[in-house]
Amino acid sequence: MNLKKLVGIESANYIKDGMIVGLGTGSTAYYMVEELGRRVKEEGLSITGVTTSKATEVQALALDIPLKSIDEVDYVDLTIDGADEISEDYQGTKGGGAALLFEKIVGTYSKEIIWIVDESKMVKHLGAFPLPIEVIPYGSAQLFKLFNENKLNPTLRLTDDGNPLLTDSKNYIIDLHLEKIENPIELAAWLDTQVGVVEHGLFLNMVNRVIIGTQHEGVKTVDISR
Ligand SMILES: O=C(CO)[C@H](O)[C@H](O)COP(=O)(O)O
Repeated sequence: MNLKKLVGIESANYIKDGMIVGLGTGSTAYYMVEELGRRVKEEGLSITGVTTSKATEVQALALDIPLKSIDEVDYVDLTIDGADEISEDYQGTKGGGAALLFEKIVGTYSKEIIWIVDESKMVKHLGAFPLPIEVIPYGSAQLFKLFNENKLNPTLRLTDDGNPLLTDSKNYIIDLHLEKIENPIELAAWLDTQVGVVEHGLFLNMVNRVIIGTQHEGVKTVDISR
């Protein structure tokens, strides 16, 4: 069973007529966008999408999903997105697909956020998956040194041809290999104050509902009260 497809399709049921919907990025969100496109075409569902990356924009346009930018709407009703890790207290990391900046902006202006994941993403502590930091290229070597001095095990994310990967905003991604993040709130606060850091992949106290695809129990949905 394709668990990403399962939760992608399930999550599209939460999208109702008239909504402004944040469309996440990645291989799980891909299935949600596909299903949304099907509902727009076959059921006449009327929604406006706000995409979180160029890749999702291209997919949504091909499906004739009407789109607006985050600056053309007052707010977003619901954002559905993937995640790289979700801890037991429902804090998350995102940005494996390098779209963390737009994902965090769209999520911040959303009334509700749903994360869709397969069960492998549910972890005890965050940190086994490298934590992406989006940084401005100018001064990024200095930031890299700073992360090294703070024993944060940085690597610069590269493309297949060995060049620094550029995000949709033409920034670099430095991944921190931390194994275990002891205090996500403290780390996020420190990262927030480092000059040249545009955004980091810690998505704290943001998600309202998690839809998990499991091999043995099908879809599990958890509502998080905030
Ligand atoms: O944050 C993201 C992209 O920046 C993705 O949502 C995250 O990496 C999960 O991706 P996938 O569904 O492909 O496993």
